[in-house]
Amino acid sequence: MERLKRKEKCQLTEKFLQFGEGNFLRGFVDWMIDRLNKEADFDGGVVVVQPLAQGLIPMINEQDGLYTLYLRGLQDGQKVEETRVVDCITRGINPFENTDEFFECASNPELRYIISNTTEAGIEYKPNQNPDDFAGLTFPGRLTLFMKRRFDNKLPGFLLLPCELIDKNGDELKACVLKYAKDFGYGDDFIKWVEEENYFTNTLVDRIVTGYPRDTASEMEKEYGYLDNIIDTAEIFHLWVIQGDKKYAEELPFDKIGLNVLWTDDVTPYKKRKVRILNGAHTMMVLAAHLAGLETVKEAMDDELVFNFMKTGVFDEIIPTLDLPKDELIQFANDVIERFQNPFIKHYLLSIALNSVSKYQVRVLPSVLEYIKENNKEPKCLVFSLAALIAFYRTDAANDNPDVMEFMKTASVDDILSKEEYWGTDLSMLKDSINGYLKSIEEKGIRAAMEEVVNG
Ligand SMILES: NC(=O)c1ccc[n+]([C@@H]2O[C@H](COP(=O)([O-])OP(=O)(O)OC[C@H]3O[C@@H](n4cnc5c(N)ncnc54)[C@H](O)[C@@H]3O)[C@@H](O)[C@H]2O)c1
Ligand SMILES: O=P(O)(O)OC[C@@H](O)[C@@H](O)[C@H](O)[C@H](O)CO
Repeated sequence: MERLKRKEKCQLTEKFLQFGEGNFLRGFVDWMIDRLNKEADFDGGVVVVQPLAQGLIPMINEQDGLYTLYLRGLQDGQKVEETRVVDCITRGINPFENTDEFFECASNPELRYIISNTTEAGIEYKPNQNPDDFAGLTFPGRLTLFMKRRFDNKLPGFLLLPCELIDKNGDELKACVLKYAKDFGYGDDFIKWVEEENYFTNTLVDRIVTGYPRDTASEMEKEYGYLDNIIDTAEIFHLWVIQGDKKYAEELPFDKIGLNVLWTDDVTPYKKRKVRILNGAHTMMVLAAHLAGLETVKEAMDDELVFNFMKTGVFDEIIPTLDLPKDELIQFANDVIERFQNPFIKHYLLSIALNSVSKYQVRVLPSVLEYIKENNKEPKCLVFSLAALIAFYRTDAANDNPDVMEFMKTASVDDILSKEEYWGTDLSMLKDSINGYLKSIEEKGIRAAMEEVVNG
């Protein structure tokens, strides 16, 4: 079989610069751009820039930017699937090796949109960065250099659509760029240009992207009749909420071709709902589910005990802490459960478990703290999930920053709970419950311990 390759040179106009070549952007934004090109003649090519020294750019270029995206799920009880070769990526750049090629993109007058997804860790300001040390810069540091090149070229600014799952991602990215502009001594005119000629949106993305289908890839290649190293898989559901002036919606008419892209004045409630309920449910469930011997989210949904544990957490402990209309929250949670039950996708618990310490802080802990404040008692399933997290980090399955793994594996419960750097606050008040749950997990096993929490 031959590798997936273009038959003819790509003619698309490069309008997008995308920082990040990961599964998510390829299964979400690039799919939308591909549809916009094919269904609305948008003529938008995407130049993909690798944010870390190691990544998928060699594989992307080997396939001339092409890859297969396989979407599947249930709609009104029926299986719906879509397979397409996404062909909006014109080229990939590894800017650590081809720095000039990266900066030359700033001279392209057609370039208009900057997309990014560099994980929650990517939008970062670090003082004392050296603009001459490209490899040592953070993503916003490199973006500042790129924007300076654009400014020097006297070309128009950009519409920026960051997709990182942090609060106010656009505002944060802009704040980093402005700080770097100052640190690098780029002057007031440049700062004014960043402020006035560029538009940073805050956005919220939602789609379960399960990435490369390692179990079925070779079968799929046989069916497609070509080799593809970067097949991507995802659910059908998708939602992109963008906070920004609606005039930009007209420029990017995603909604006109039936895509679920919503422009709003305030993305905050959508974000809170999604992070607390969907990501919160994932993070509270996956560690205990893994300890209980399960492998995928679907298996967890089919396991009565784990399912009830997650459901109690969501409906009795997370939703009551959210100040959004209750009927909408319940509807959203029910939809999330249906998405988790998608029989066609294999979402591995261990891939969700990556970096669980920081995820717990952002996705679960706010619900725990608000629940305690409002009810003067602990939300038992969410607190149990922290005990399960500690038990999980004592196993070899944990995958996190090496310092975090070392600490979590060896520190006492007291030291873990008082580690404000991890939790943003001292959690020593949970000591008795966590010690009790850990003892119960150790002596009776995870299932019996969970059973007591759910039914006790
Ligand atoms: N997969 C999903 O279902 C999904 C859905 C919504 C949001 N997300 C978010 O998207 C992010 C990426 O997910 P993915 O599935 O594409 O993962 P991935 O591992 O396929 O891609 C990660 C990307 O982030 C970059 N990156 C990692 N650490 C970085 C750092 N410190 N600085 C700059 N760039 C960095 C990598 O170079 C790569 O481009 C996750 O953080 C996740 O929160 C994922
Ligand atoms: O992608 P992560 O690792 O940040 O989080 C794991 C999942 O919770 C996440 O990918 C969800 O599936 C996604 O956020 C749904 O939109």
